[in-house]
Amino acid sequence: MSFLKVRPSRLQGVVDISGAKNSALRLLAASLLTEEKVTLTNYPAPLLDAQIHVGMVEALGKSTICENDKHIEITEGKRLSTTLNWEGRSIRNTLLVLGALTTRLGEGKVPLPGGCKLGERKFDLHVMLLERLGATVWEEGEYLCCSAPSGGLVGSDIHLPLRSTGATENAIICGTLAKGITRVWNPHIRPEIMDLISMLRKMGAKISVFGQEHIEIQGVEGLQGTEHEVIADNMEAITWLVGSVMTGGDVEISGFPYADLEVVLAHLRSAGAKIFRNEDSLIVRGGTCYPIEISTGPHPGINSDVQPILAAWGACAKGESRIVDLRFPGRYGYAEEMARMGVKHEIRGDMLVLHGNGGDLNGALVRALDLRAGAALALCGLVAKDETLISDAWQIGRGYVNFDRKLRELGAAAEWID
Ligand SMILES: CC(=O)N[C@H]1[C@@H](OP(=O)(O)OP(=O)(O)OC[C@H]2O[C@@H](n3ccc(=O)[nH]c3=O)[C@H](O)[C@@H]2O)O[C@H](CO)[C@@H](O)[C@@H]1O
Ligand SMILES: C=C(OP(=O)(O)O)C(=O)O
Repeated sequence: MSFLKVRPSRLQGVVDISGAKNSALRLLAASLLTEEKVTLTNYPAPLLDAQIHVGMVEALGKSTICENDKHIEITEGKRLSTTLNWEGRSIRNTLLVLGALTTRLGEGKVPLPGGCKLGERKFDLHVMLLERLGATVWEEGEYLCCSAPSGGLVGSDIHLPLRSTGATENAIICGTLAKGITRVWNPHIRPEIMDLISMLRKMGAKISVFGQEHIEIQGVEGLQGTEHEVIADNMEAITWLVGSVMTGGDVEISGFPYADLEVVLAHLRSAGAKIFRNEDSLIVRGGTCYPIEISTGPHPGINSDVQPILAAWGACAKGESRIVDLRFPGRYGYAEEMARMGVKHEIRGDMLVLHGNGGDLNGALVRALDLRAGAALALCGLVAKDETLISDAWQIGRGYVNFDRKLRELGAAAEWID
């Protein structure tokens, strides 16, 4: 059990954005596609999910060396196993590990996917795409298994019924070493996916992106090693931005990934954020949180992961904020926790309505039901009276590098208790 204790604070100073979890994990899975060395820089080593993933690639037979919390080298000294024996917590990325093992070695067995509990999180599209490439997929207890036909996966047309991030990534990974051409129709084109494609191209993969229409992958015989810099975490950037406005702070967010956040920035500007562009940093000079009305969707729309953070904004606004999560309908469990802090809400169909009272919140014992929920509660804790204690704070550690330390560096009263 871990706790994050937060007291009312005004954020002030400079904060650096770390490498993105949702990119780094995909790149770690892609490192399984080659026997050569893969080096990742700007790598968010302290993240719990990154540590689990490194444990998984090591369990498969890779060796890793991690330096300064920002640099990792992944090498292969012995034959890679096709079975990932794993007893601890699982992550959503095991689906991509399965794809990588199957396309390179012809078969794989991985723990069923974990990740945030966001309501139903099916993996039928991953099964569908592997089957389209000729594989057989089945479950064995807590494991998901896959076997390619003799001769390996065979390129095919994969039609995604919805722009799934993970399924797009898995199809790309599988296509790199499949025979012939794989086309992924209706893909999700997100910054993290473009980052994965960029690394795979450096490894020798032949991938063409035809906008939101389709991605074409010409399978190759083998992939080589490479060095690649993980992109900045757009979720972390938004979290600090929202926290700075909520607390009337004065913060410079260094390494701000502007191009990845255009739509969210437009919403926050019109909802009262006082923000200024300074080359690669963003400067927040406080502002006032006005009510927001947003729905989530594929990029460049608002990512589902952002909406709990925007709910914290809504809690600080005076009036009704409305959130509809089209990606993960009903990802509103955090609202019950915010209610303990005095945030009134109701669920109308698929919509969360927050009755913001201008941030008149009280400190409380609340629970981080998932990663972004935990971060959103911490932001509420910065404006609430007295002390807020967030249990299951490890959830935050899954995806934010040194969250409590960065809060303290910004002048906040925040303490991590293991
Ligand atoms: C590690 C990582 O990068 N996680 C991100 C990834 O998750 P993830 O890749 O799991 O999310 P998807 O984009 O696949 O999910 C979008 C929707 O598709 C549904 N679906 C997905 C796969 C499937 O096989 N069948 C199916 O029905 C999901 O239940 C969800 O309703 O993208 C989500 C946004 O899209 C983000 O919130 C997650 O932070
Ligand atoms: C939902 C998230 O991640 P995962 O898919 O790893 O659970 C997230 O990053 O907010």
